[in-house]
Amino acid sequence: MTAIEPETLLEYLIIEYRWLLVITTLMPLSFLWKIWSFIRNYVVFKLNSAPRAHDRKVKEVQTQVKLWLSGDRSTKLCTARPAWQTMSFRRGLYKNTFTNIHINLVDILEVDIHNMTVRCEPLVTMAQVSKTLEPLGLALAVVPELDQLTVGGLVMGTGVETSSHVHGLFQHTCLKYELVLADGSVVTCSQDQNPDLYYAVPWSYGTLGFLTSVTIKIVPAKKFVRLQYHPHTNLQELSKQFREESEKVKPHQFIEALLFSKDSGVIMTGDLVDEIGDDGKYNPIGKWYSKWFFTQVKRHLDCYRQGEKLTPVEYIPLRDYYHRHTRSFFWELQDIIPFGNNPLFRLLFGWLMPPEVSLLKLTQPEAVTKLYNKAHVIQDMLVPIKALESAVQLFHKEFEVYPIWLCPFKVFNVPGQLKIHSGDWQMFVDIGVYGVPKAQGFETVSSTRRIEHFVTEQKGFQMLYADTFTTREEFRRMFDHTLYDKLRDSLPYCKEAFPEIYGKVNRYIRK
Ligand SMILES: Cc1cc2nc3c(=O)[nH]c(=O)nc-3n(C[C@H](O)[C@H](O)[C@H](O)COP(=O)(O)OP(=O)(O)OC[C@H]3O[C@@H](n4cnc5c(N)ncnc54)[C@H](O)[C@@H]3O)c2cc1C
Ligand SMILES: NC(=O)C1=CN([C@@H]2O[C@H](COP(=O)(O)OP(=O)(O)OC[C@H]3O[C@@H](n4cnc5c(N)ncnc54)[C@H](OP(=O)(O)O)[C@@H]3O)[C@@H](O)[C@H]2O)C=CC1
Ligand SMILES: CC(C)=CCC[C@@H](C)[C@H]1CC[C@H]2C3=C(CC[C@]12C)[C@@]1(C)CC[C@H](O)C[C@@H]1CC3
Repeated sequence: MTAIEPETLLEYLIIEYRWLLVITTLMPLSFLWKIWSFIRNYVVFKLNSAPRAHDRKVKEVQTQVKLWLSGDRSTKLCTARPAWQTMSFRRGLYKNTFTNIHINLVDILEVDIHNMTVRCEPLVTMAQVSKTLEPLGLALAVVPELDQLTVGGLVMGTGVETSSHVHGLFQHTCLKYELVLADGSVVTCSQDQNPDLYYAVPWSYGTLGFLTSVTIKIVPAKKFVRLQYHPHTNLQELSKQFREESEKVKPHQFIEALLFSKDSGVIMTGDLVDEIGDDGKYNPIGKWYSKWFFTQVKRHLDCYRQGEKLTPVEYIPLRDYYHRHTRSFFWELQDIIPFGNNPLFRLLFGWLMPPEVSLLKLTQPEAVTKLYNKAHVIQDMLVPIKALESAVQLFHKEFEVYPIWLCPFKVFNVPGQLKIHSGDWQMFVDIGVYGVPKAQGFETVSSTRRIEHFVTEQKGFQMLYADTFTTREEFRRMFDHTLYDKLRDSLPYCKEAFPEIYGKVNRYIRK
């Protein structure tokens, strides 16, 4: 992991031996946390208390907002969820100075199989939803792959997954939001009811109101995903197939690709099936002893290069597929536990993996923060799919980080912060770069800023859970603020209660 030299021996030891703390303390603690969450969810479900408690809990949110309203309103408002518990990479410093509003809304409220919707409170996690829906033969249309991501964070931020080339971003699958606004009122919004608010909520980062429930579209699910691997050793050919697969009239249900170098990678196309066919093998990638998923994908490329025959089709249990990148946090865990994919380690300790992101953030030593600031990239850039090849070339020049995650997604031509300029929709690709840069002359701020310029020129967007180094003006060029500004002007007390989005996401207010 050490692409830069640590300044002291102590820093060196803290960075190189972080795995000691993780294995002996964080992994057992994470396990206890998972057991506690499971029991708590089980009891709530059996008592069926969640739907009845919802109205009371929303009133508690209203009471806190009204208390702020009746005071001198000298501070702004944010949720009380501690920054270390969130999936955003950094900690927002505003959490220390704003009035914290406690939103204890953690339950699935209703699965409506007639209207094919699920109504969730904002702190419901992706793992919780997929666990609840699976026995019913149902799933969310878009299941962002990390277990700990929450419905609230995915709505107020954004969510993308390998079915997004069909269904769009997480927000495009949300039909209705219930919010507590800055004047303490509760409103619901949808395409037909308060449409301006409905379209401005996604990507607003909690700066229009507090989300208290979301009604999300669900789709029929099946037991397995039939996944086909397509290795490539030529970027042009890979980009061409990736784009054609994504833009087909009847595409595969799931599409993603991992690049292992500038010219090589593996495209994966998947479909839901109920039976294991005889054209491939069963691969339960989510078992505790299984190899990290990205290493299994790489094997397909290695074998292809060596002319070795490897079955290109696999049948993967549905939840294993949805959460395939959780156990290794894509490939980020290899920097923390370098031997985490060793067969013996997996056999003995795999069932304790992965450590909770929240505990990793909470216990992150200063030396590691310094290292991440200087010599680590975590970025997702969203660009029109036609720019894929040139983007990869630029990312190689500026970062040279592999693997790279590629995920196609549709942006629909609807009002809001994401503007496209023609047609009903446009196909984009999420280019996810997570790891230690090897590019000559890499420097965090200047290199990232060059990439940000490229993304803006291409009329693309940056995911904001990561660092943005844009200025406020550049940020407002990247994201259309027309509807957002109109709403903030018209909603009572909104500007007093919440900062602008930029005020919550720029690098300089995050530590
Ligand atoms: C609040 C709620 C309302 C539901 N309403 C309906 C309905 O109207 N019609 C219908 O057909 N099915 C509904 N379901 C889903 C379904 O009945 C069950 O998930 C499924 O039948 C499994 O039951 P079980 O007792 O075997 O599972 P359990 O072991 O009790 O739970 C299954 C999984 O769901 C998760 N879970 C349990 N409770 C919660 C909770 N409160 N919040 C989030 N996740 C939880 C747990 O993590 C567990 O792994 C609902 C589920 C929930 C949570
Ligand atoms: N595959 C994917 O799509 C992935 C997505 N992500 C990103 O991770 C983030 C989600 O992480 P998560 O930990 O769930 O969310 P966070 O707690 O990080 O919340 C993200 C933002 O949403 C706001 N927010 C959350 N809940 C509410 C609410 N009830 N009312 C008002 N505002 C709210 C937060 O406001 P406040 O600051 O006031 O708390 C914060 O600004 C998103 O930004 C997402 O894009 C990360 C990895 C993968
Ligand atoms: C698929 C998309 C859109 C994004 C994936 C992003 C993830 C790779 C990151 C989201 C949160 C990140 C964190 C870490 C690694 C990369 C993410 C999982 C750490 C675990 C890295 C080590 C630090 O000490 C804690 C970090 C917490 C957040």
